[in-house]
Amino acid sequence: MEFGLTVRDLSFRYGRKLALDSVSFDVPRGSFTALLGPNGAGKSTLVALLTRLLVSREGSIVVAGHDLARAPRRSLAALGVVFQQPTLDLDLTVRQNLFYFAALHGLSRRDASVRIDRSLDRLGMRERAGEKVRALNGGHRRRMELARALLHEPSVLMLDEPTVGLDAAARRAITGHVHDLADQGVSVLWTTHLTDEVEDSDQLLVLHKGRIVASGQTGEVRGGQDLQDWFLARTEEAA
Ligand SMILES: Nc1ncnc2c1ncn2[C@@H]1O[C@H](COP(=O)(O)OP(=O)(O)OP(=O)(O)O)[C@@H](O)[C@H]1O
Repeated sequence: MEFGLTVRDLSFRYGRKLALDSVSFDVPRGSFTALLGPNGAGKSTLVALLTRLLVSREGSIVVAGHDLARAPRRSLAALGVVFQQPTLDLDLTVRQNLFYFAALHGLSRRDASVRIDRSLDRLGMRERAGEKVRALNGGHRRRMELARALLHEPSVLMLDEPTVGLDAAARRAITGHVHDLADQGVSVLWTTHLTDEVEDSDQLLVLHKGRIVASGQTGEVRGGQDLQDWFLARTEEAA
């Protein structure tokens, strides 16, 4: 595999509670990889480890060829993140929010301006650039967060349950945009507990009770069964 994201033998404990148990997987370059798990499976813990909000001494995480423990700045520079909870300033415009974030990445005003336009264009959001975030609906706010996560042109993009609170049309739009990004070569890790967000051509990882219990191409993994039925059987069986 040429870059993307690699996780090997990653474990994490909250005190005595083992939240992740020797988790290993790859997000191949340019793939849309769905990490599917029921509540409590360990998804948030994994996201926190990948973004270095938590640190584990057991196992390794390699982002775009850079080991997160040994080269955290390079690793994080290659990673774009859309967190579950929106973190936008509602009283700033779309463009002001993006400029603020670009400054955090050390981009010059000129460079930032070019990247902001490019990033908004990618998501069909350029015409909203002058609007206050407060005026945007949930779907457009999410799209804007996605534009923000792409500003520093990461090669790996991670989204933590990005459709929470969105209606069906907005969910479809955002999943479509992110699939387009994967087609353009971005390595995507998409966490969810909703099977209808996963397509047969996506790579699938099923996390249950801190362990990867299935992985592969979704269409092959589900083997003719409805994905929801397959997933419930899998996660109930191991309960
Ligand atoms: N701070 C904590 N202290 C102790 N146990 C924790 C803590 N945070 C999470 N856990 C436990 O670790 C396990 C994994 O939790 P985690 O939040 O990562 O799961 P999740 O898949 O993100 O679930 P959800 O979708 O409900 O957020 C769960 O059993 C949870 O109860």
